[in-house]
Amino acid sequence: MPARETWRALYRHFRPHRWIVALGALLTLVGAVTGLAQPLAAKALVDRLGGDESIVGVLVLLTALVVAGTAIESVGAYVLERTAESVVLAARRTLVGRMLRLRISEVERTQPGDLMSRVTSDTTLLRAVTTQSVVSAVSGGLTSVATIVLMGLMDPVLLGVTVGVIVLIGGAVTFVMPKISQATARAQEAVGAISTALERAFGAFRTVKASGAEERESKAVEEAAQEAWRHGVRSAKWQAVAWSSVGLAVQVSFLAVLGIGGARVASGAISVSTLVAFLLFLFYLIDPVSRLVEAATQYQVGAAAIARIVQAERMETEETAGSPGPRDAAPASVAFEDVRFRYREELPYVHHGVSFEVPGPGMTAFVGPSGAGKTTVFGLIERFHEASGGRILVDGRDVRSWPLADLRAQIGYVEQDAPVLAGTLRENLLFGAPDATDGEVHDVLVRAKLDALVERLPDGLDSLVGHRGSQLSGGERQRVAIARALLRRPRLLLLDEATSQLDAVNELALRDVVTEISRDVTVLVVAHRLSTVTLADRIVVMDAGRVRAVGTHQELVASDPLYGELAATQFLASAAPGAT
Ligand SMILES: Nc1ncnc2c1ncn2[C@@H]1O[C@H](COP(=O)(O)OP(=O)(O)OP(=O)(O)O)[C@@H](O)[C@H]1O
Repeated sequence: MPARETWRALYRHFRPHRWIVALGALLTLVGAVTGLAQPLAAKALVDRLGGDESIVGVLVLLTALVVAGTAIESVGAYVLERTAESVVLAARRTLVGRMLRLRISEVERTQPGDLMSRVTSDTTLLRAVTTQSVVSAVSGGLTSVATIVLMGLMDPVLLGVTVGVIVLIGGAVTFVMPKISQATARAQEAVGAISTALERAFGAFRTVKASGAEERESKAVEEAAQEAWRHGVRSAKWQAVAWSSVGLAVQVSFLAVLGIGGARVASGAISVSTLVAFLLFLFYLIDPVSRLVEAATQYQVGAAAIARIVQAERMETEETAGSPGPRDAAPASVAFEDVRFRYREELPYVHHGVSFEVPGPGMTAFVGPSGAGKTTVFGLIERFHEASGGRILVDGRDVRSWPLADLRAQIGYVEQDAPVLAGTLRENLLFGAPDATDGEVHDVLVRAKLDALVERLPDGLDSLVGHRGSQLSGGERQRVAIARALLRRPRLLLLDEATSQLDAVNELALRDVVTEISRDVTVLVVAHRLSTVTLADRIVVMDAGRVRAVGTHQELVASDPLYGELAATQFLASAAPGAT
């Protein structure tokens, strides 16, 4: 990222806190000044020791100074640290606010683990750069200037020598600075890789174990950790170089001033006392220059982090969801008009002009070989992706002209792998309809045949279901996903049937639920079961991104050879009696 942009991005995070940082700096400064007053008070104390005057007053004053100085300094430190935490919080808030609104296509291009580390780890690196380093830069800068002015008043020639040495060594340090930033950026990337590797392993934990892949997966995590260590150490090395240059600059200046100053004393240009005072000032300079270097190194670390944060901030988001408006109660209608779509520019088309019409209500089944583009139809209706050609209509209105929140409020969507989220059963059910009443929850539990499960669980609806619902069976997860979709009281239900076989009781239950729903809701189902297609009012046969036939089971068996073949071979045999 160009330096100007880095600067601007960092300033954006600092700006809201500028006054409080100034207050923190002021308190730190006042604390330091009270510190300086102490030697004076101590001197007054010593002066009075020999006399008759009471020393109580001075002692009290001294104690008060010590207490006040410490208190003010610690309040200053607290204010700065608190502000630092607030900077991190604000950065996290902005990022998190955007993360969940990212376009699906953007997220598919990245690694979730890396995105997570930008929110958690990179934001923490903003802590110092937006607070302490600003204070260090300002106070270091001011004190340096003041000291340099005083040195100039003492002897401009010696000042010239000092500045010459400092500029020479300072020049070398500016060469080192970008290396700190580069190494930090690499280290942060590696931290992202650790999260990515862990996320991959935990996301398929059972498969990792069943495949005996623990060693290999932990090796991947370890390699990323090693990489983070390597670059962290490299950053530390360059920081150490920058730091030691301060000492070096002062030492070399000292020697140069000693040599040249000595010659000037000998020639009578300056007095010995001037040389001594000048050397003392030179040592005073160590502290402010150190602070300047500290600020610069913190800036480099912050620059690396801000670049990664800005990248995440620039990812494309969907339009702000907002709350959906009032909606129709009638079942929705859906139509595709010559829809063309590919997931990414570089990938081949998945839909080559898909057209079909579904009036509501009723059940429409989508069938076709694996990869024909059936699930993609659902993704396009939900506007998870945008079609590159043609039109998709819901209620006769182009999905692009629907406010996104309104469009999605009409739809209940059950994904193929029926995701259940960590948390309680109740949280999962209310996920899409947080305001549903207990009565409504009970109603869908009965409809999805989950009431017996809830009764069996020790904590009923408040039982925890584990990461991704791992404590539920596959069939239970599917029914939880259906119940969740139903609670939204959708006008359009998209059901991506699981390819795995349900047992006879479950399948029958599911079939009844879907048939009942389709009486007054438009149900689209990607069907893998004969029992589903035979019940459908309409079947859309898809093949290689096109619709090849539409009809009922009887019609298609007679007219479409591909359908006939699918019915005979690919549909999972129905376990439900009387389904054919
Ligand atoms: N997110 C994605 N990014 C890139 N390509 C994808 C993505 N999702 C699906 N595809 C590709 O698009 C094609 C159609 O996928 P889709 O999931 O729509 O098929 P399907 O007909 O539902 O298959 P199945 O019956 O196996 O579920 C496939 O070739 C698949 O590899």
